Amino acid sequence: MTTTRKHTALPKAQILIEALPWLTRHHGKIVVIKFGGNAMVNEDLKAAFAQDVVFLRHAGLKPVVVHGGGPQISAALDRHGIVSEFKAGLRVTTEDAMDVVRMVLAGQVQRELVGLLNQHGPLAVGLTGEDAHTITATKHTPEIDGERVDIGRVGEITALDTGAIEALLADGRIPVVSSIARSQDDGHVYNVNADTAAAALAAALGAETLMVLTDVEGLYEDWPNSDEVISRLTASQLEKLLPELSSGMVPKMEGCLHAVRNGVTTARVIDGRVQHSILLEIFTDEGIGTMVVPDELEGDAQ
Ligand SMILES: Nc1ncnc2c1ncn2[C@@H]1O[C@H](COP(=O)(O)OP(=O)(O)O)[C@@H](O)[C@H]1O
Ligand SMILES: CC(=O)N[C@@H](CCC(=O)OP(=O)(O)O)C(=O)O
Repeated sequence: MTTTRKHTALPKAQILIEALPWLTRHHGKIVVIKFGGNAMVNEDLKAAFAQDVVFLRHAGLKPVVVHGGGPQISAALDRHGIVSEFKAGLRVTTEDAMDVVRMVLAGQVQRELVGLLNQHGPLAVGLTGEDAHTITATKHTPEIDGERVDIGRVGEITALDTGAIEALLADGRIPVVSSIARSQDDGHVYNVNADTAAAALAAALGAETLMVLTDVEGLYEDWPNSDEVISRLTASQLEKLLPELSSGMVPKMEGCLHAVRNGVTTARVIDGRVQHSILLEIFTDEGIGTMVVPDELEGDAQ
């Protein structure tokens, strides 16, 4: 009996002990995890995401979740008879659309993730960038073909106050942040791309890692012609690639660049459709996806 138990338990102990170097390295470190709307494919994946985040928290890391919800917003706008249009990878957001964006992000997606995380204990607390001045923005007018374009209530982040998130982390909670900003100028709110918000928060919080979960394996070298994933690149290499990128990858990779240029050790884009991709990324050396490192760290970060 005892021999049988030893026989089956030993491989489990080995798996746990293999994680020890990573547990030591990441202990007490802040990890900002961006969960993209496109990665929220089904109930099992969302539940596995919540398990991974709670696992990180119990393993001594400090996870902060920033969530997206692009497809969920598009579906809700469609139900309201509002057509979705994107320019420079950002949603053209009219006043009416803004109400729907806020309702979907803060009232639906965030609530669902908080609920899933809290199935494991009193851990998650949801907030938006409006709360406690966490994210302040002014109107963003992207430059397209050399001209500034009005895309409505889309915000450009001007200030971050990480006090509320830090207080939650100090209390052992898992903050779940929706990418809506308070307006610096008119008392209303702005729609901020969730990748941009996650990257800005990662830098402001002094996070060790920014992890962006999406619906592709990583940054493809020659998208959409090939599925060759770039596994690792430096900030300077990424900067050269940026002008060639399209659609949803633009804010993601700009965010990764901003993060590693502002103190974050690694920024990773990984496939959120792979169950437990967060654990694979943090606790094994079989990292999946694309890792961006600061120029001076080339060769070091894992
Ligand atoms: N070079 C590239 N590598 C990978 N994906 C790319 C690339 N360029 C554009 N994309 C597109 O970006 C999408 C991911 O961004 P997005 O749709 O905003 O996802 P999310 O909801 O996770 O933020 C991919 O599904 C793909 O269609
Ligand atoms: C300005 C802007 O584009 N905001 C995004 C916010 C949600 C988001 O970024 O969601 P994903 O991460 O799932 O794409 C939008 O309205 O779709």
